[in-house]
Amino acid sequence: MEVVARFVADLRKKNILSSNLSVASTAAIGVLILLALRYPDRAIFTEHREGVPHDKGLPLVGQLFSLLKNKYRIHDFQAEKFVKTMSVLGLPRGVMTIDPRNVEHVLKTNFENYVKSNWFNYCTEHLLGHGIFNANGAQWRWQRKAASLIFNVKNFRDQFTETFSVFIDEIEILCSETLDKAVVSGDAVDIHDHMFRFTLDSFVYLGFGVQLNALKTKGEVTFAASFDACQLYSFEKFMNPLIEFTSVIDRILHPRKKTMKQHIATVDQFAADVISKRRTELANGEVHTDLLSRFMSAKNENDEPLNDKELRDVVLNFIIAGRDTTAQALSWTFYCLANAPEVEEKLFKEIKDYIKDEKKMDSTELYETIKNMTYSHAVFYEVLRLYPSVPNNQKYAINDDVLPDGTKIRKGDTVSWSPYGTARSKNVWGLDAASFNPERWITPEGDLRRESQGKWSVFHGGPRVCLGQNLATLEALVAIIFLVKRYKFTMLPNQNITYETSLTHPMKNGLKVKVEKRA
Ligand code: HEM
Repeated sequence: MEVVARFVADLRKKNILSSNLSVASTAAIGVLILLALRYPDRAIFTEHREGVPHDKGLPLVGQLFSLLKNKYRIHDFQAEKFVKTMSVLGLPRGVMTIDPRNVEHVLKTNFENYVKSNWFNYCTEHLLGHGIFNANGAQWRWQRKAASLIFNVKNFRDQFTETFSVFIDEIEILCSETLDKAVVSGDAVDIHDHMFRFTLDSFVYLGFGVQLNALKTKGEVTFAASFDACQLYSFEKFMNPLIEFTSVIDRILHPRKKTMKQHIATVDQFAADVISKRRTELANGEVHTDLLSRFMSAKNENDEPLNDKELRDVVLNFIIAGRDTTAQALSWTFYCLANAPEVEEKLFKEIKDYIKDEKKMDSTELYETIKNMTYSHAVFYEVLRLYPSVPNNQKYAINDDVLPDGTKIRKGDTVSWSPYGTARSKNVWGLDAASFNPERWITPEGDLRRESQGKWSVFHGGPRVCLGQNLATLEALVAIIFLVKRYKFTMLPNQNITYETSLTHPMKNGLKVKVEKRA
């Protein structure tokens, strides 16, 4: 305290503090100075972690400003920092890792110890509610069980003809409504936007029996725009402890912009319409076996049928799962192919060798053929490796633990991992980690290589592994194969292709391409 008193006296001497400075404010400054001496390079009340390299920041706020400065390139920022711990005022304390052994431990080996945190819940609840992505324990288990009935191998096989033809029909709509016209007119096409429309139409029809026709809609799809805004807001909450304040400023600066409340009302209304349409159909004696009807006949953790709020959460959680992830993976695929002509050539050759005339093949034949197209799978896996649809993720430790690399985890820590960062680590993926190289997925025998869930965690792992992995791979390969076979896409010059920081991994400015028909 003597140090503080001397400091304040010094300020007085220099007339920096007025003589009537209250005792209270002197004490407050004193406390702040003491705290700054105690936490000179990290957020207040953050202790150094034994054995965990610490990234130095400013007194009391830690890395807050550096995080805010880098929030638009957050995945690269984290990839640069990822073997460390960062302390940020206002964000939960935690440890970050890109070590596949640690990731596998958190997802699988010690699954019971790592859950979705209250913080995750706070950041995503306005959109996800208590849906499968935001649930733990019994609340997660009944949702997983209900959804598994749809995605299990038997059901997938029984229903796949219909599933397959939905993907093919939607691709045909994309071709006739947009791509063939662009070939003739020479107009550029935003392939990112159209991939979102393709997966939205396909998934909403398959999952809920609703024909949305986003591919036929000119201009913005209102629901999709609001859904995206809600996701951006979630990510902003993860990154920005000043969100309540910055949102007010944003509202003042952009008074005409749709508010978050209005965006939420739009997505809620969409879900309500889907549910009420299905209730009417059921009342009229229609029989459905899709995702929505499975959940409508499921029971929640209290053994009760789901109410409208629970069904709303189901609809919105599954749209994020079924629309965004696959659309992004497809968009990044066309970006990677446009920048790697030798890969595109090889892919095109495999497609020509296997698919002579797609219009003459029935669903079963097409499915069996696609399953054997090793190079097409390798391209898709490599795109997901470099541009994972969920680029970073986190869980909350219920109890103390030790990660396989020796890092001590304390009860209440957040453990974050970054599939995006792991992909770029030379220690994990070798010297060419950052290059787009589908060959890495092919074994010397010519088979598709399998990687551990810790090293390639793009579909998550352990008991919460992605339920739609097979569906997504099939959908993406149908789209890639049909489109690459028919068209050559060339990127327009001078585009700034980068990601939007969000819960998933969209492109920020889309991807504009010129479309030519292949001979
Ligand atoms: C390329 C496409 C896809 C990728 C990269 C992907 C990736 C992931 C990831 C990383 C998770 C874990 C998220 C978390 O932290 O909770 C996840 C979970 C999940 N995914 Fe996917 N996904 C894809 C497509 C799909 C599709 C098409 C569906 C089907 C609707 C789907 C259904 C689910 C479900 C239901 C979960 C929750 C699992 C649970 O918590 O038990 N996914 N996915």
